[in-house]
Amino acid sequence: MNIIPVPRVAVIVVAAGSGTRLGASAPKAFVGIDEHSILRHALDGVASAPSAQVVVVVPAGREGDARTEAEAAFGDRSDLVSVVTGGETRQRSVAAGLAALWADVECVLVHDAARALTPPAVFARVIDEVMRSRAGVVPARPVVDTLKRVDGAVVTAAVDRSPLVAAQTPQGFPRELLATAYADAVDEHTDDAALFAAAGHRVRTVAGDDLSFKITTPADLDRARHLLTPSRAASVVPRIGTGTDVHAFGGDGPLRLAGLEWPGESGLSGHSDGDAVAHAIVDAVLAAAGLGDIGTHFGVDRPEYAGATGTVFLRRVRDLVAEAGYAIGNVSVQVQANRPRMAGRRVEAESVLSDALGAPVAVSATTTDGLGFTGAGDGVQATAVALVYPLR
Ligand SMILES: Nc1ccn([C@@H]2O[C@H](COP(=O)(O)OP(=O)(O)OP(=O)(O)O)[C@@H](O)[C@H]2O)c(=O)n1
Ligand SMILES: C[C@](O)(CO)[C@H](O)COP(=O)(O)O
Repeated sequence: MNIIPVPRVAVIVVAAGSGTRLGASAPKAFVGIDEHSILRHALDGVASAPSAQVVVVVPAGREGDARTEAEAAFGDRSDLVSVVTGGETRQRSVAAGLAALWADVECVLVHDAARALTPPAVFARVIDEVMRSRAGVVPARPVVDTLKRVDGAVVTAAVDRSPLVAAQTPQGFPRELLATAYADAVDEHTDDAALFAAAGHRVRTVAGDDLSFKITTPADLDRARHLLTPSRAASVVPRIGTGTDVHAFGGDGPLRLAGLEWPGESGLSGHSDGDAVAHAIVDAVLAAAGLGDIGTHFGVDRPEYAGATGTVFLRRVRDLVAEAGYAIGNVSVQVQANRPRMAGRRVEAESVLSDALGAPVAVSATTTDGLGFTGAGDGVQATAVALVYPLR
């Protein structure tokens, strides 16, 4: 009987970059895609590969966070994982990972944490091809754009793309050959296969995967979030709420409505500023989040809200909803009134209300053909519908 030896495979996950092009406040690997970070998603993929050791290379100061992520991804296999501090460049980070390999590792895969959604099958393809060919192995995708050679902004030549591919990770290598190539390297290379080839070794390709795209820019992060959304969306049930408010004309001071002041228009009466539009939104959002209504939080027994503007209410509602674990999706509010004429300031009102609420507010307006109290010009009515969704 032929026994096929199982290779001792190590995966070095480089996650020590700062993510300049992503522009987030944390190092890229620690930025969330959903409730999990880029690094955690990358490690989930690595955990399904048949590896004997995993080395995670992270920025100085992030070693503890990386250990926590590794324990979550690997569970009772987390003793396979070493965490080391990276260097100034990707190449130096890979070198730091190589220095941490156990003596018996035969095959090394180097993987960008930034390629967080790489499917497990890619790891298997790369390992099989390294063991079969003893060459360096790169997962690759066809180049889809037409390529040009340029001098500044001037196109100097068309480039035949048929012999070109785009290189992804994980890239796999016989361990001793890669270690020696790294020890002897003089120039910087953007990937391990280039460094390996510069040392005179063969590099082959296997099929990569579109899901192995590198999260480099904010648009890439959006794409990753979008790809993970279907499973999330299925478990997220949004909630809607409605709200209505009415105020009579005859209050002191100028009219305040839809977050705006309307010089020359009569004011609305009320405990606060009588902004029926803002108040209808408050009721709709609170109802959607199951937080009662405007009286629950801003009743006439709260002297601090006497004369308060509608935008003060909206800002408070925004905080209440967030504290309750919801995000506001959007709000639609309709005003019924003869005056003021909303059309000329609708966009301005939407901007002020959206800004105060922290979510898009659409404002529409109508009259009632002279019917009812709004038709008689006695007051203003507003009706709002809000959508919120749970954050966890
Ligand atoms: N000094 C570095 C630089 C990069 N990397 C890692 O190499 C992979 C590919 O690099 P890239 O996507 O270019 O990441 P950053 O260098 O972080 O991005 P940027 O160039 O936008 O700063 C990433 O997983 C990154 O964490 C690393 O470990 N150490
Ligand atoms: C290694 C790599 O992911 C292969 O495509 C890439 O070269 C590293 O990222 P960079 O943006 O080129 O620095």
